Amino acid sequence: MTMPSQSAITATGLRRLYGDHVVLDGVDLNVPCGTVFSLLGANGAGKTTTVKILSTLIRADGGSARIAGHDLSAEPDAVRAAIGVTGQFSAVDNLLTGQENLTLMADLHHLGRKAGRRRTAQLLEQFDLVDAAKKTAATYSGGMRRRLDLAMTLVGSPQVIFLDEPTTGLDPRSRRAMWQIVRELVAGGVTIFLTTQYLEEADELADRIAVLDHGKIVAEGTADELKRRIPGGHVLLRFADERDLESAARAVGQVSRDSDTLALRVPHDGSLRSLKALLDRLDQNAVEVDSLSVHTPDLDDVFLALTGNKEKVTAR
Ligand SMILES: Nc1ncnc2c1ncn2[C@@H]1O[C@H](COP(=O)(O)OP(=O)(O)OP(=O)(O)O)[C@@H](O)[C@H]1O
Repeated sequence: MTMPSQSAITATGLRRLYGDHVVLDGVDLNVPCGTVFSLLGANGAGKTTTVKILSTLIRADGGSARIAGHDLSAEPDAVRAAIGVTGQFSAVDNLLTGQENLTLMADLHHLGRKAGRRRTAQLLEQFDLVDAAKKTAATYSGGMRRRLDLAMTLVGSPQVIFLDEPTTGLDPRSRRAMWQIVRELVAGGVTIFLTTQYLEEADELADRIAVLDHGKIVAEGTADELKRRIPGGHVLLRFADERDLESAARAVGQVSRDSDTLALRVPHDGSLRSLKALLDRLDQNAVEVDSLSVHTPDLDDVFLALTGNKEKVTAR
C-alpha cells in the first residue's frame, strides 16, 4: 500500500496521565517509512506507554498520531490492520507448539488453509524454528520465544512493527540473531519502532534515536548527531595509591576524581598532542600511573548528559 506521506508514524503532543502522574507530557515523533526508530529511556520513562498508545492498546489523554497513513483515534481498526506489536505483551500460547501458534495466527488473519500452511512453513524457516516446530512453546528458550512471537506478528504482513524491548534478558548470541532479523525486515521495507534500554542496541540498529525522559523527548537524531551534542571524551587515569592520585590531581589541575577507585577523569579532545601533553605533565611531576584508558563519547555519555539519570540505561 502506498502511503500519503513518507512517514510511517507521526505523533504530535501525545499526553498520558495515570491518576495525577503525568507519564507522557507532549511527545512529538516522526518516523520515516522503511527505517528503524529507537525510543530510548530508563525504566519508567514512558516507553511502553508510548507503544501502547501508538498501537491502539490504550488511549492518549491528549495529542494525535497517524500510523501508516491512518489517524489513530478516527481509524483504530485500519491502524491495527497495518501494525504488529511484540514485546512485553506476547501472544505466544505456551500450550501450543510453535507451528500451532503460527497456524492459529494464520487462521485469525483468514489466510485460508493452503496460504496459512505456506506462510507458517516460511516463517518457521526464516526464524530458525523448523526443528522446534512440533515442540510446545513452554519448552522454548527466551530467544526462541521472542523469535516465535515476532514470527507470529509477521503472519499479518504488517507495515509497521512495534518492538518493545525485544532483547531484554536475551544472551548476546540471541540478541545478535534478533538484530539480524530486524535488519532483514527493514531491508524488506518494514518500519520498526523499537524501544530499548540498551544503548548498544539503539546504536546498532536505529536510523534515528529519541531519548525519552520524564515523559518528554529530550533529544532526537542519529546516534552520531547525539554523540556530537555532548562534550568530548576523557582520559581515565588509575593509580596504585592515594598519594599518586593526589600528586596527579595537583599536576593536571581541574579534573574529576574518584577516591574510592583511585581514578582521575581528565577532559580530552581525542588528539595525540593533548594526550602527549598530559603524559608529559605527569612525567615531569614524577607521578606513577597504574593504568590509562582513552574514552570517546558514546550513547551512554549522551544519555547521562541529557537525562541526568542516576539509574542509567544499560550499556553493553
Ligand atoms: N496501568 C498503570 N497504572 C498506573 N501507572 C502506570 C501504569 N502503567 C504505567 N504506569 C507508570 O507510568 C510510568 C511509565 O511506565 P512505562 O511502562 O511506560 O515505562 P517504560 O519506559 O516502558 O519502563 P520499563 O523500561 O520499565 O518498561 C511508570 O512510572 C509506571 O509506573
